[in-house]
Amino acid sequence: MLSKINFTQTKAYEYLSSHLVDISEKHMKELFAADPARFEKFSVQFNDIFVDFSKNRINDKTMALLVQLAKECDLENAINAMFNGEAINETENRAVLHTALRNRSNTPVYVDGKNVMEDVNEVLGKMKKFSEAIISGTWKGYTGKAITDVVNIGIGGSDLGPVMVTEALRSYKNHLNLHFVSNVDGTHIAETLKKVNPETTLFLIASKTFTTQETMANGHSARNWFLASGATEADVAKHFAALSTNAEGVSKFGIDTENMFGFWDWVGGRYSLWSAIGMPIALSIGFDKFEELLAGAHEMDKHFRETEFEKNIPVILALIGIWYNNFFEAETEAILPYDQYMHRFAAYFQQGDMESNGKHVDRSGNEVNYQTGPVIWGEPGTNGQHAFYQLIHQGTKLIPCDFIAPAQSHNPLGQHHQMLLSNFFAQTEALMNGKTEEEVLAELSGKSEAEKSKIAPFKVFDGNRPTNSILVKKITPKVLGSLIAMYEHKIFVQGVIWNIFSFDQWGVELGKQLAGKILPELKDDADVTSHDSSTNGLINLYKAWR
Ligand SMILES: O=P(O)(O)OC[C@H]1O[C@@H](O)[C@@H](O)[C@@H](O)[C@@H]1O
Repeated sequence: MLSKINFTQTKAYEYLSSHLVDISEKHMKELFAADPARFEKFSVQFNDIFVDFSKNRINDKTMALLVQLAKECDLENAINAMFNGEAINETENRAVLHTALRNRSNTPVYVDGKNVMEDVNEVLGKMKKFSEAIISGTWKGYTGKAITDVVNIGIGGSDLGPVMVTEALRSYKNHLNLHFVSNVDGTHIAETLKKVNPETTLFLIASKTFTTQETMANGHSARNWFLASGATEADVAKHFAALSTNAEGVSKFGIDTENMFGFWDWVGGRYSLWSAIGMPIALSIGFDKFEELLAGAHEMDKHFRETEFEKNIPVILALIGIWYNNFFEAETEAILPYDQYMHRFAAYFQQGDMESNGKHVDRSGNEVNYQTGPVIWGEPGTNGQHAFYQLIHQGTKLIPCDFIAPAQSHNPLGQHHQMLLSNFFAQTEALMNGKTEEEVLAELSGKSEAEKSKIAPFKVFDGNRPTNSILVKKITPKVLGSLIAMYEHKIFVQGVIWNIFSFDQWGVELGKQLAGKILPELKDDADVTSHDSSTNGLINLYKAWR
C-alpha cells in the first residue's frame, strides 16, 4: 500500500516554498559563476547515459530539500511496494510489475503467492521461437511463401511503444517491413492494405483487453480483406496472431490461441512494450536485440531501486519536474530528441506521462489542491528549433526541456552529426545564458543610437530557462531500454509525491461510453434529439451531409 501523504503539508514543502523566493531572484549564470563544481555536482553518469541537470534553477539547498520531500513522501517504501508486486494500482486492485517483464536476473517476483517469472519466461520463449520462424522464413504463409510484411493492429499502449521503439532502432532492422494501424478511421487500414500482399503478410492483433473498438474494427477489416483475397478460414492461423491478456476474446475473434502471446493484468497498457506487445520489436530487430532492450531497462530498474536519491536519475528528474510544476507553476514539459530515429519518443511519453499522472483526485479519493501531471510534448531537433523554440526562448511561459542526443550517429554522413550536436549544445547554452541588452547593443555597433534603442528590446533574451541535457553514447537497444525505464520511473516518482494513482486511466472511459451510445443513433436518418443542442445539431448536420 502506498502512503497517502499530502506533499503540500510536509516540512520540505514549506521550506521549498520560502527557498523559491531566493532562487527566483537568481539567474542561472550567477549560480554557475558562484560554483565552479556545479557541472560535476549536478550530473550523473549511468553506463552510456550522461544526465546533466546543472542548467536548472537549483542549488545545493534546492536539491537537498527536494530529496527531503521525497523522503517525507515515503518514496522508498513506494519503490519497494512496486517492485515487490504489491497491489499499488488500488482502484483496479492490481500489482504494477512491468519491471518483472525485464527482470533479467530472474529473481522470483510474487503476485498472490505465485512467482510470475515462470509465466514471463514461458512467453518470452514462445516469442523467441515465433519471431525466429518468421524472420528466417521457415514460417510459411498459406501459399507456401515466407512472410515479408507485419501489420500490427493496436492502439494506445498496444501501438505507441512498438512504433516508437521500432523507429528508434530502425538502423538494426532486418528485411521485414513493419506497418502499424491504430486509428479507427478506415483510411489507416485501407492505406496499409494497399501496400501488402495477403500471401506474405502477418497480422498481429494487439490488445490487452481484446475489446477495444478501434482494434477490433481494424482487425475484422483485415480478416475480411484476407479472406476476400482467396484465403480460407483454415489459412487464418498462418497469418493472424494475437497479443493479449484475454484468451476468450482472442478465440471469439477467430484466432487460434496457439497463436496467442499472453500477458497479465499487472502490466499496464502504456508500460507493456516489454511484454508480448513488444512482438513487433522482436520481429523487426530480432529476439536477441529485443532482449538487449529488456536488459537496458533492467539495469535502470536496478539503478532506480538501489541508488540513494541524491544520485538516482529517475528520482532527480522527477524532483526537478516537481520543482517547476508545483513551485514555478510551469504547465508543460518538452522532450526534444536530437536523433531522427527517436521521432516518436515524445509522442510515446505523451501517453506514458499524461495518462499516468493526469489525475485530479488523490489516493484518499479527495480533490487535490495542487497541480499534478504536466502537458508533455516535443519534436526532434532541429525541426523544433525552426518551429516552436521561439516561444521557449522568448515567450511568457516557462517550459522546462529535456534535450536528448547520441554522441555517435548510426549514419555518420559528412558533417551532419557535428552540425546536429552543435545545435544541441547551443540551444541549452542559449536558453541558460540568454542575451543581455549590452550584448545586443554591442552587436548593433554600426547603427545609429535611435535605431539601436528601437530594435534592442526585441533582440534581448532573458535566458534563465531550464534544461536537462541527456547525452548518450549511441542509441543502441540497451541504451534505449534504459532511457525508457528512466522516464517510466520518473513518472512513478512524481505520482507517488503527488499522492495520485498513476496506473489507472478512468479518464478515457467516458468518451468511449458515449461513443457506444451514439453509434447506433448514426445508423438511420432519423433526427436525433437525445443530447444537448450542440451535440444534436452536429449529429443531424452530419446525417444531412453524408
Ligand atoms: O490494449 P487495449 O486493451 O486495446 O487498450 C488500448 C488502450 O486503450 C486506451 O483506452 C487506454 O486505456 C490505454 O491505456 C490502452 O493502452
